[in-house]
Amino acid sequence: MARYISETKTLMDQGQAQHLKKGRPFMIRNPSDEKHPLVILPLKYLSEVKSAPQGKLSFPTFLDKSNLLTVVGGPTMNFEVTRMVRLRVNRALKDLVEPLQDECLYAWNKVVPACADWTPITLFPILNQLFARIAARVMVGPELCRDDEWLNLALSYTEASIKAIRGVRAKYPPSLRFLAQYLDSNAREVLRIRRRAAQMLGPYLEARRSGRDRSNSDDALQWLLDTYESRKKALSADQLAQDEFILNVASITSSAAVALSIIYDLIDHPDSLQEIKEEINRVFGEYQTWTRASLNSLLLLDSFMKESLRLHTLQQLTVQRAALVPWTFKDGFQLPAGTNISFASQQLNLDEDVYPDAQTFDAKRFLRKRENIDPNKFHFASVSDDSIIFGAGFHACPGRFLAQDVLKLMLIQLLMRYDFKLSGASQSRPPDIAYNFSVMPNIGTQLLMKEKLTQR
Ligand code: HEM
Repeated sequence: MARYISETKTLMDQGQAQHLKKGRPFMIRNPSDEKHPLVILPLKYLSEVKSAPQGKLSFPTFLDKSNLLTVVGGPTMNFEVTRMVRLRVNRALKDLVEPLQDECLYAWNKVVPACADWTPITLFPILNQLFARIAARVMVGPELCRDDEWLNLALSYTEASIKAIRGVRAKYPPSLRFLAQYLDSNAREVLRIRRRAAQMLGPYLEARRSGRDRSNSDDALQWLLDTYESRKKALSADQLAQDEFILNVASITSSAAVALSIIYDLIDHPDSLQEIKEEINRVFGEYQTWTRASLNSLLLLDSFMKESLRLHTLQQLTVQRAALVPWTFKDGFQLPAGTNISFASQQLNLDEDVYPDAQTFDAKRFLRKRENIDPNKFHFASVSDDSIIFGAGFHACPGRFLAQDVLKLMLIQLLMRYDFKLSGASQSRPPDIAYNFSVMPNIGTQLLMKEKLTQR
């Protein structure tokens, strides 16, 4: 089993060459769920999976079962959460860039240490905090987003649930896992955090419900309440806490890891770094402020970010679904009920037929595609059959536009205010760390950072 944890990339590459490229599926053991191997599908099945009814090929069930979320008292992905992000967050984003920018500056001063001279910094925990604080402006509004207790709960929840999931999987046989929430200390911690979060959110929920507090209603607390009410469903403080936490789990670590990966690539490509700084200066000079339109004009930065994510994807597998019923594809290929399926996102990103010279970092790859093929496609958050990093179809990540804007705001601060380089002998990005089907940039590497004399 060990090689299925540490060598998944090699095994997936073999599967890609021997099966997927020939249009055939293959099966691979899933180290985090030994009883349910994964069936990896070739791309010819993508459009059928994208349009499959939720009651047949389910993403929430896949997430719940493979992460034991219900068992450890964790939140599950639900229809209201995804609908809220898709319809309300994304619609509001054009007006949210300014508050997000304010929050970025506030959070920056809170969590980034002073660096008058070259200062060693482990950036990942700082990026985690920054993203959590900035996104909290959208998730819980202007008051709670600066409440240290709330922010600690938001961050410690993800950590506690990961520990609980790993511990319960290792210690409890499936038939006894229902006992975990009573006996397992990590699972009990998950529930403690959830209870405290519900206590904190209760008064906000009541004020919004009674219409007493409509002043600050451009946030997910309000939009979740509206979504539940429009579907005539009750929203308890505990459910609200769970919904907020599933959004944190889905967004914070992944976005911080993507930010770190982009920063490593900027260090590796000083010419692009210089050009991107010039682009930021030029666009800021034109607009004098950061808005949706000005952020969208950072075409080179956007292309660089997408190329970084292509080469350093976080998940080897995306578009993961559980077959709730037997499912037959149009060509007759059958999946028994209970089968977990997925697509090989990392192998697609590195496929020479799709991305010529695929192993080479080409900062302008996607910029050229926007200029020569379609200006509205190939941006960081776009999904297509050639790019399934954010998933595909109905469940494609609805938070990717928020991630895109917040990442750009964070990178602008870093690039315009600091000089930065790797500390130690090596001057190029450290190798990624692969574990199971996830791939993370090295989160332990130290950078040296120094604040410039002129600041934006
Ligand atoms: C760069 C950072 C991010 C990455 C790489 C990422 C990636 C993904 C992926 C791969 C999926 C599964 C899609 C599928 O299987 O078809 C997903 C789903 C989801 N993501 Fe993200 N995501 C990111 C940021 C965010 C943010 C900031 C939010 C919060 C607003 C968010 C909220 C969600 C939600 C709610 C779903 C579930 C969608 C559904 O069930 O319909 N994500 N994400």
